[in-house]
Amino acid sequence: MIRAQSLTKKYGDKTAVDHLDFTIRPGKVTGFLGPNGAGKSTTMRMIVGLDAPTAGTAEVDGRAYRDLAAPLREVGVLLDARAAHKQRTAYKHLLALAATHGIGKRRVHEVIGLAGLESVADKRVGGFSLGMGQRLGIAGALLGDPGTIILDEPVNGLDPEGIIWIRTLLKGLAAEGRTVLLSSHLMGEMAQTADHLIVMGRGSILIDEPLDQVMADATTSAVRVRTREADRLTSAVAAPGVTVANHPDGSLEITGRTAEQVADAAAAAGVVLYEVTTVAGSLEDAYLALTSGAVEYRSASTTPNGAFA
Ligand SMILES: Nc1ncnc2c1ncn2[C@@H]1O[C@H](COP(=O)(O)OP(=O)(O)OP(=O)(O)O)[C@@H](O)[C@H]1O
Repeated sequence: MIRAQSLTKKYGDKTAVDHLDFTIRPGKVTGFLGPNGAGKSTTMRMIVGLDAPTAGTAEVDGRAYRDLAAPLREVGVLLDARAAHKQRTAYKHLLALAATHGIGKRRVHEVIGLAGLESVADKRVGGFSLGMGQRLGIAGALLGDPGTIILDEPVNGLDPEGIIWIRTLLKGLAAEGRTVLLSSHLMGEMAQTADHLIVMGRGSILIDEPLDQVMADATTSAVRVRTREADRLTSAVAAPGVTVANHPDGSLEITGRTAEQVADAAAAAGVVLYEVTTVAGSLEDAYLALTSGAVEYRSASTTPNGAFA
């Protein structure tokens, strides 16, 4: 379990992390999301003792990271996939890491297998692609068979097969009762991996909820309808809270009514419908809308779905 209490980090005048309170529980994959500069990396660095909090505390299983006797055996960390010594082979890198904790060669071979690095274990890390570096970082994080795993952007650079691999791996680790925390910018990817989401914006927590709850709260669905009698249908469904919009493909998109209610209203008004479909809102859109007020670095030309407008 990871617990932050009033966790705060200031860099000069800049408050990177502002009085965070959260508990990350075992047995689940917790996704840590937020736009660039939201404070995710700073929070993770404080959890693993790489940055000292300006105020507040971060603890793993009730202790500060620096007080853990054998950190590698308790917390597996991947914060920077490029951190390995470039001249060493993957095997030597892991062996050196293992030696700091009295971990044997057998486990080194095991994590090489787990990370799918067998064919490149004797290659120098300097020649690794970003994706291979991520796999090596994950192998290192798992070396001590830790109960808590913290990964910053682990899917960065991974190919589709690698993304599925890590998704399965992390779910498996959580199912074994471990605490798994991973950060990402990609809501779509998180939606497939995480059980619980913490969304940060400008140093604060915007959401700390189970994924199902976030999906239920944040996504709105609409009813897509095709008809030749758009005006009559619009009048038939008109009510407070109901919106009807013209879709570029010629259909109508109605919110505030279920598909059944739309079909019933159309039937009562004698309007013929050629299509009635429920269209679920995307979690990605909901995330962009949620964090749009907290985006620090924004491209002037970016207006996805009007979420930033
Ligand atoms: N060493 C530092 N000195 C000064 N400011 C810093 C330092 N590290 C981070 N910051 C600032 O703190 C804020 C939070 O940064 P952080 O890297 O934690 O965000 P993040 O959510 O991890 O972003 P990203 O998704 O881009 O990695 C940013 O405004 C960043 O510029």
